[in-house]
Amino acid sequence: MNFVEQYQSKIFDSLNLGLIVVDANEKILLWNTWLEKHSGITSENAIGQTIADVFPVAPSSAFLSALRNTINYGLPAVLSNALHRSPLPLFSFDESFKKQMAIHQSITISPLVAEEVGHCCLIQVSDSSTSIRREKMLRSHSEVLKKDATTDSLTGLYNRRFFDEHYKISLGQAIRQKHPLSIFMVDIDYFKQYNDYYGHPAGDKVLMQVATTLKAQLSRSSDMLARYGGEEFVLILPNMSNDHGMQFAQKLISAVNQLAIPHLKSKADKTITISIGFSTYDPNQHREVSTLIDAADTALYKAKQQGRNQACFMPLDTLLSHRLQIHAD
Ligand SMILES: Nc1nc2c(ncn2[C@@H]2O[C@H](COP(=O)(O)OP(=O)(O)OP(=O)(O)O)[C@@H](O)[C@H]2O)c(=O)[nH]1
Repeated sequence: MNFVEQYQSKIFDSLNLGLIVVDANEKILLWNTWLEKHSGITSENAIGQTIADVFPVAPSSAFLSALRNTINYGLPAVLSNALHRSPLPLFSFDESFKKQMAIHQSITISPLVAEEVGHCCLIQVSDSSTSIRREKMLRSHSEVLKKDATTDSLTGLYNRRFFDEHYKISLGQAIRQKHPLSIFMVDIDYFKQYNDYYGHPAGDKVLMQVATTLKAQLSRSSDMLARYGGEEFVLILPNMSNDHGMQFAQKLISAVNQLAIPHLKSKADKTITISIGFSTYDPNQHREVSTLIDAADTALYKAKQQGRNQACFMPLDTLLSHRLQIHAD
């Protein structure tokens, strides 16, 4: 007897994976220790039974049809844990949950030709629970990191970095798909005075309330709102032409007015108010869009100068001709 013949059963039983051999009638010929441990069925009880009957709960139909394909056509099969989590009812004790948990499995089924018993199949079962758990943990960590990198921690809105990325994409889409795009710059009026009088924590609360209120005015999934800077917000609204822009800006202003947050140091009103500047890219009118944010910013400046608590529109080409004029001078 050579080494392998002498020690094969010890080798099978030391493997950290399940080994089953079944014959052409699906009768079990081999059932190693790993399977005894994770199924609770001894090798003595398993051998001679069919794979469909040996477990108290039947194996999945995907497993049985893969096994039958291997037996009938000699085709090897792999059941990936991404599609089939637990084809066989196997369990292991989970220390952290203090209970038996179903094992996630990766299964390979290979044809074997054994002289005495004809066509057989070797089924290898490995435990992929740990790698799935690790993968899940990594995925959730990376989601948290991604969220942190794109979100403003005070208001929960997108941050400036995300806005910059999203703005480029939205503008590209507007140009390619030939639809208008409006940008709104929103700024809380006399916010320095609010902070100085009511304190920084109260100022933070106002920023959160204004952020929530502005967000509630958006209705399309393509609309986006970000915190642009300290007390400044920016909105991108694809498909909004300048005719509707003023109406929308007024809606934002009155939503913030309705919050009725007292601001005794404001010269605009007795409550917290916002000023808005906006501009629109219209594919039928404009070929140059690089000044869209500047135009909205200039409109905001105008709204502030005209007394705050109001919205101003700056046509994109006005800013362009204004710029060209400056260069000509
Ligand atoms: N509480 C709080 N305040 C902030 C935050 N970020 C910026 N600010 C404050 O926002 C204020 C902005 O002041 P200004 O730029 O002078 O503008 P303003 O007082 O709103 O005046 P106008 O815009 O001209 O109406 C400053 O006092 C900043 O300290 C923040 O995260 N929390």
